Amino acid sequence: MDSVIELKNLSKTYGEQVVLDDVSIILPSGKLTCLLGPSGKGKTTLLRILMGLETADAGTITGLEGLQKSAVFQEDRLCEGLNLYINILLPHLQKGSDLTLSQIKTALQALDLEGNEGKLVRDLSGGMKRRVAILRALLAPYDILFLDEPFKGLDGKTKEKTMDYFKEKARGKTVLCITHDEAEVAYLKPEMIVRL
Ligand SMILES: Nc1ncnc2c1ncn2[C@@H]1O[C@H](COP(=O)(O)OP(=O)(O)OP(=O)(O)O)[C@@H](O)[C@H]1O
Repeated sequence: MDSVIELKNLSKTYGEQVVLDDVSIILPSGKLTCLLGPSGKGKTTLLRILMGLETADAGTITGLEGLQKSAVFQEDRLCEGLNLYINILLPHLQKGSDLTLSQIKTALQALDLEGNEGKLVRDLSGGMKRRVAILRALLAPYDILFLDEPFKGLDGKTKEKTMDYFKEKARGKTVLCITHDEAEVAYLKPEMIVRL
């Protein structure tokens, strides 16, 4: 059987509020899984638990041990005072992996960002920042990629282009993508759909 990441009987409560109640999910390795659910259902909480940023009150997760993680959060979480090139390069500087200027240029070109590499992030538009956050995560070294509503706020054509690039770059990787947009799911054609 192919390897999987298995979440078993996860529960999480904040004060009186039960956010996750006995949730069990299997994420197949090397595949795209989309996690859907209405606002407030605990999707981000689940992702934060998987990323090790939050702990579950009960339940187990297996198959994540030793995996390098990369992520796109709901917020861009870029370094506003640094240029676009350095922002994309930072995970590589931290992890000691290689990424050439020409690889960055090719990626920027794919998402219509070429010519902006020297610009400070604070001088980019909201949609440009979003695409930089997506590129940074996709170009970083990772075994598993987490995305929390990554395409939110992108206009129609840019969104399609970004989703096409994402699908191509993340093909064959273990990816968990949160969305509540059914049209996005139809476009992405994930191998697995999980509803919270
Ligand atoms: N650190 C926290 N402390 C207290 N409550 C929290 C905390 N984090 C999340 N919550 C609550 O848990 C519930 C689920 O939040 P979460 O962000 O996981 O939902 P979501 O499904 O991702 O929602 P959305 O689609 O709107 O992003 C919300 O009611 C939220 O207010």
